[in-house]
Amino acid sequence: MILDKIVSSKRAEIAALKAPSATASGRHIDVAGLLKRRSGEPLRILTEFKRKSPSAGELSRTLSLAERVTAYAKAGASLVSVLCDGPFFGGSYDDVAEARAVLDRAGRPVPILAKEFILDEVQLQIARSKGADAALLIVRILQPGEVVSLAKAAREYGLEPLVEVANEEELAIALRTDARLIGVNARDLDTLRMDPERAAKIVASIPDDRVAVHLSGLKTEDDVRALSKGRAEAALVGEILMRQDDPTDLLTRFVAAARE
Ligand SMILES: O=P(O)(O)OC[C@@H](O)[C@@H](O)c1c[nH]c2ccccc12
Repeated sequence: MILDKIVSSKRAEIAALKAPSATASGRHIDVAGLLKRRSGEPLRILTEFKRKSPSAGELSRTLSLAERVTAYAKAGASLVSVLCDGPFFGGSYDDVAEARAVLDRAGRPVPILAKEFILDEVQLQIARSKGADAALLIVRILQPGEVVSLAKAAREYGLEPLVEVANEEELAIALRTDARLIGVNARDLDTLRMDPERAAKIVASIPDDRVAVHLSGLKTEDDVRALSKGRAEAALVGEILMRQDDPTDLLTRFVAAARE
């Protein structure tokens, strides 16, 4: 299975990683506060930068990372997710640093999520040292105790953990942490199969004191409209934006649909 392959490649990579000398960063963006959807507020659209993926294959490289991240921010993205995995998604931690620098230069306080298969604290330290504000923790690839300890460690390094689940059992584990962001992946990472109905049910059952984030598979303005009527507070869109040589028009329409 693809996920097993990614995890074993990641373990080999981690063995060679060194902790950065400084993880401290003065910057603090209250990611959960920004995404919390108070009554009357729109669904937040979160966008992703990735050069390829196991489910989609090669994606557009017409725009540079800097150009694309700037376009995302200008068109109304509430957060930018940057893939850090090299072998399967064509990313790196340096992409996080570049995205951070670009957004800072543009004077846009858009938070960055480090999208990585995190198995070890050292990955959190590196993500923070490169300027990430939030980090993904995927319940499927961790022991329950590790989810709790990594969520705590993330917070200590100044990263807001986004805990990703795909079913009820995983949600129960996520709720044992104090993570304020809970993401529900509509794509099963083992089989890469989409199941939006199951995702909708899980999103609906996330307690109100957490921010409910829908992950994956959104393609149309109608998908966004439908989501915005429910419990979801934010939605992460990757592939369909990464298929556009210029994502501005589609993202602008998604952001408008989220406000309807
Ligand atoms: O590209 P999509 O279907 O719009 O989905 C984005 C994002 O949710 C997806 O890339 C993702 C969700 N969880 C992950 C974990 C690892 C890698 C990637 C992901």
